[in-house]
Amino acid sequence: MTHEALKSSLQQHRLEHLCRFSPEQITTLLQETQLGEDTLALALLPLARQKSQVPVSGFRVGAIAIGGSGHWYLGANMETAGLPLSSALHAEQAAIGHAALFDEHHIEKVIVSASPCGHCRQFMHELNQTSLMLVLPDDHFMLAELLPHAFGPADLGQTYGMLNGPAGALGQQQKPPQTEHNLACLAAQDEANASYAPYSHNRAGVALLLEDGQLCRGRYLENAAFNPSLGPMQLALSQLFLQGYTADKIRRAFIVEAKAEVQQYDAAAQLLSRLSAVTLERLVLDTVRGEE
Ligand SMILES: O=c1ccn([C@H]2C[C@H](O)[C@@H](CO)O2)c(=O)[nH]1
Ligand SMILES: [Zn+2]
Repeated sequence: MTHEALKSSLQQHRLEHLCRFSPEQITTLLQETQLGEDTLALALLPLARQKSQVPVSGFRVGAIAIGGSGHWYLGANMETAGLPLSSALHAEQAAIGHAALFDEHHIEKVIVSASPCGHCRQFMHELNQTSLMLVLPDDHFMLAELLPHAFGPADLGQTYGMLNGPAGALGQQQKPPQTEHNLACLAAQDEANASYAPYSHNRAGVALLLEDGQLCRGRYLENAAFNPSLGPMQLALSQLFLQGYTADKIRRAFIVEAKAEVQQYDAAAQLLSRLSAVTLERLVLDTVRGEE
């Protein structure tokens, strides 16, 4: 009954194709469906799951990250045919990466359709929050309950978390002509400066310019355990699919990264090449201020 109400609310307000909800939209849905917050979020997971890309497993996972601002961010798992399994992006990472792109500094809750795996627990631990609630279809937990004796940022001397790091200072402040190309490059540079790379100092950002002129952005989000780190191209492609595009809509692709021991270009270009014939254009920048 309430799920019917949700379906009609989504249709009436044209929300059924969204991948991000404002606090006002959530208030409307809560009022019209009379669902509680967790029940509503669980009921919205199919919208996320349908955006998953699962050529390997066929196993669709959907997640929602609720940001401190009250916005809800969808995420879905993304697998890429032709690459090793380690290239997969998990739904929880996609949802939190989505929140990062909208400059959330705190995640209230993560709602997910299957129990979060160890890799995701480790990824979420990088938020460095004193509390994070995880809501599953039949239960809820605090992250600390699911990851006792955790290894994390503090073990490597980091005091801030994935969404609270200082901004970077890559490259010069440019005032180029406002061509599509320059705007996309600047978007990738902005994402690089907003990225989180305390372990490698390889700040990195991606911008995909689409046929309709829209940009899909991605930023690098590192992890103290290294392997669960989220690459900027993974996040940009996840955004592409969450927004309902297909990879053939990519017209140009840009990566901006800091000169460092670690580099994103090879992995990003390889991932892109499995989905698109577009060549990845690269800019390597030095840090201007002596921040890193
Ligand atoms: O916490 C998890 C566990 C698995 N998956 C995805 C990864 C892969 O695409 C598929 C099978 O593991 O499910 C997630 O998105 N989140
Ligand atoms: Zn996972």
